[in-house]
Formats: sequence, structure tokens, C-alpha cells
Amino acid sequence: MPILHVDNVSKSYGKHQILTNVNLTAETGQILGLIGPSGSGKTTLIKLIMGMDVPTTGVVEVLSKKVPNLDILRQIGYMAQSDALYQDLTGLENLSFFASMFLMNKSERKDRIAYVTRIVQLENAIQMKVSTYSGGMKRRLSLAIALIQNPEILILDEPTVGIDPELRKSIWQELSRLKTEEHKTIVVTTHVMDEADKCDMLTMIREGKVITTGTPHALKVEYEVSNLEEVFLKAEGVHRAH
Ligand SMILES: Nc1ncnc2c1ncn2[C@@H]1O[C@H](COP(=O)(O)OP(=O)(O)OP(=O)(O)O)[C@@H](O)[C@H]1O
Repeated sequence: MPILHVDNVSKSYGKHQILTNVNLTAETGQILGLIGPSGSGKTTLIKLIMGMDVPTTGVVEVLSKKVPNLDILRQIGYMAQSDALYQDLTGLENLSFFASMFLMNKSERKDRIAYVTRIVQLENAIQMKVSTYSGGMKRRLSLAIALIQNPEILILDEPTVGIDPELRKSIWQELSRLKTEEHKTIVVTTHVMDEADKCDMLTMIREGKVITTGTPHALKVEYEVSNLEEVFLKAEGVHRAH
């Protein structure tokens, strides 16, 4: 059963149509990649999935419930594109603050904080103020915050921007582990095609419309190309011709 279902969703701001008839499905324990150029509507789509905004037409269901829904929001760990961190607090204080928004007892909270800190390899900097962090460290702390309440679904908007290749690799290994061992469902937006290759399903978006969807392998076969960059370009071409 799909854990996430976007059914024929369109979104306009005034006269400006951002999304047109978008359909999207994610099954439990899948990594779904949203691929598309800047301004194609990925962040808008994510906001609709989280229930932070409502579609103009169409329906979004998460865990079989129509969103917006506060209970569902608690099941979603969200990492935004720009970091929403308290600069004057330490990394640990930030984590404690976000953890305090969820129902956890003291020892649970302590364990979760230790776990997410380890996952993003911030152990040595966790007592430092966020204002002293590099861009990559802030991204890592944001990812840790998205994981803090042990959510069923993780939504990550360009999680590895500004993160060096080695840590990027370890973050993807962890996403993979969360998927296989903990059956988490992960929605990730990315421009990086080798990251797209690590997703189970891909949906490519251009100008607010889905231009193609499928597994990385199926897409390469369908478009008769050897990499996803070419899939995107070809799918874009086919879409334009229609
Ligand atoms: N609240 C809003 N009011 C009006 N227009 C908006 C609003 N939010 C987004 N848009 C417009 O919607 C379009 C899609 O934006 P969106 O942020 O969803 O794209 P994106 O694919 O996430 O791009 P990027 O990768 O650069 O973040 C843009 O043209 C943007 O200006």
C-alpha cells in the first residue's frame, strides 16, 4: 500500500500555475527521488506533501490520511533547503529544543540525540555554537534534526548540498540503512545524478509537470541511454514535442 499518494495535484499562486496534474506514489521502505531543475516546483510539491500548504485541486494522502493533518506531520521528518537553526545555541541545544517538541522521555531523548549526532558525524562539534559551523556542518545538523523523532517518512530537500563527497557517501549509506533495516520511506530532491541513481524510484519534474517516472534502471532502458542526465534531457525533449 502506498505510504504517500499525490493524486492529480495542481497548485497556483494567483495566476501563476506552479504544479499541473502531478501524480506521485511512494511505497513503504522506498527512496523516492524528485529530480528537476531549479524552479520546477519540487519545494512546492514537498510543502503540499507535508501539509504546509494546500493544493488548488487534487488530493495528497500520507499514511492513508488526507493532509494537512497534524498527527501526520509528526510522522514526517523534514529537512528544508535552507537551514532553520538557532545560531546562538550549540548543536546540542538545537537538537534538545527540537526533541522537546515530541513526546519522548528523558532517556529516549538522550539516546535519540546521541544517535542522530553520530549519524551525521557531529560528535566533536556538538557543544559548539551553530554560528561557528561551516555550511556543511549546518546541513548535517539539519539532517540530524529531521531524524530526531524517528519519523516514518523523511523528506529531504537537497540534503547534500555543500557536503563533501566522503560525508555525502556516508549519509547515503545511512539513508540506505534506514530504508532497509528500519523500513523508512524517504523522499529526496536532488540535482546530483549519481544520487538519483541510488533512489528506488524517480520522478522527473519540469515546469511543474511530471515528465517521466520509473526506477533508474527502467528509465535508462526506456530512453535507451546509459545515464540519468540523458534520461532527463530526452524526457524533456519528448515532453516538449507534445
Ligand atoms: N508562495 C509563493 N508565491 C508565489 N510563487 C511561488 C511561491 N512559492 C514558490 N513560488 C514559485 O513557484 C516556482 C517553483 O518554486 P519551487 O521552490 O517549488 O521550485 P524548486 O523546484 O524547488 O526550485 P529550487 O530547486 O531552486 O528550490 C517558482 O517560480 C517560484 O517563484
